[in-house]
Amino acid sequence: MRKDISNTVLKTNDLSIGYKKKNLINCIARGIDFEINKGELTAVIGVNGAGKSTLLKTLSGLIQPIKGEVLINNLKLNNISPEEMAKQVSLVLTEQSISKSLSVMELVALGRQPYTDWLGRLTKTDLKNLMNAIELVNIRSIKNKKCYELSDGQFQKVLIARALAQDTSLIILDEPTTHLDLYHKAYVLKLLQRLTKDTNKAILFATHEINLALQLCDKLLIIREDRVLFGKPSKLIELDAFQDLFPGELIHFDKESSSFKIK
Ligand SMILES: Nc1ncnc2c1ncn2[C@@H]1O[C@H](COP(=O)(O)OP(=O)(O)OP(=O)(O)O)[C@@H](O)[C@H]1O
Repeated sequence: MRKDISNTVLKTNDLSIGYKKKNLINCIARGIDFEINKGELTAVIGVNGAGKSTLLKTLSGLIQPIKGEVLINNLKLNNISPEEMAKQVSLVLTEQSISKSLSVMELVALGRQPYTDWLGRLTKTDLKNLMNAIELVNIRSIKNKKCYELSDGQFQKVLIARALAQDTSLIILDEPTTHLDLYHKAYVLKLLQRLTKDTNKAILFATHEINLALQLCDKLLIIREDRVLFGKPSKLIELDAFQDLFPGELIHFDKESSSFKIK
């Protein structure tokens, strides 16, 4: 049966990621092959230093692959101009140098930068996208607040709204639940899950919240020292992909409840 390739938003072929310094290559992970479709929520997981952020930076074009290729909407990443890239992929990083003296509206409006003129004037379409993003994330009641007045959970929602306003088919987030309490971690990930279904966008995020990701994501990408695994949570559990992800003396993966437990 012929596969409908138009549904594929992101695809990698034999990708190796890492850092090059002069002639020295520090390869962090290799053999990364995966594909993300419209309307899918995918988490990247792995221990500290496994290479999650390095992968996200590579996929969004901030650093070059060591080997292999990245395709976004069937276009080779290397052939996409920075201007076009801003219309294909929005990136939400935790440590962003964003001025918190902006209001919520002003920050969300920054998502429209790839479309506005050099004066940053918002057209009717820009305003429509802006308000739509605010509604989707349910932050209308705080839209006139300054960002420094927000809790970490509220600020994360504003960053997600900015990414939605950018109107890209792929949203990439690096650890969107850092600094959040358990309720807000679940809230933000559930919000991402709803957004994939409501907007048909593909959302990819790095996280340490494996128990939540197992419950909420369509697919998981696990960066392990020995190999990179990709698939549906149920398939990965069947493959024992989580059993020895961490040193076994403290926590273990309980297959019955599909979650990690303290020993
Ligand atoms: N700019 C850089 N130059 C060289 N090496 C780097 C750079 N940034 C990260 N590394 C190295 O790449 C490896 C992977 O780091 P990365 O931040 O991608 O891991 P991670 O899975 O996101 O970790 P964490 O869960 O702790 O955030 C680490 O060994 C790190 O030291």
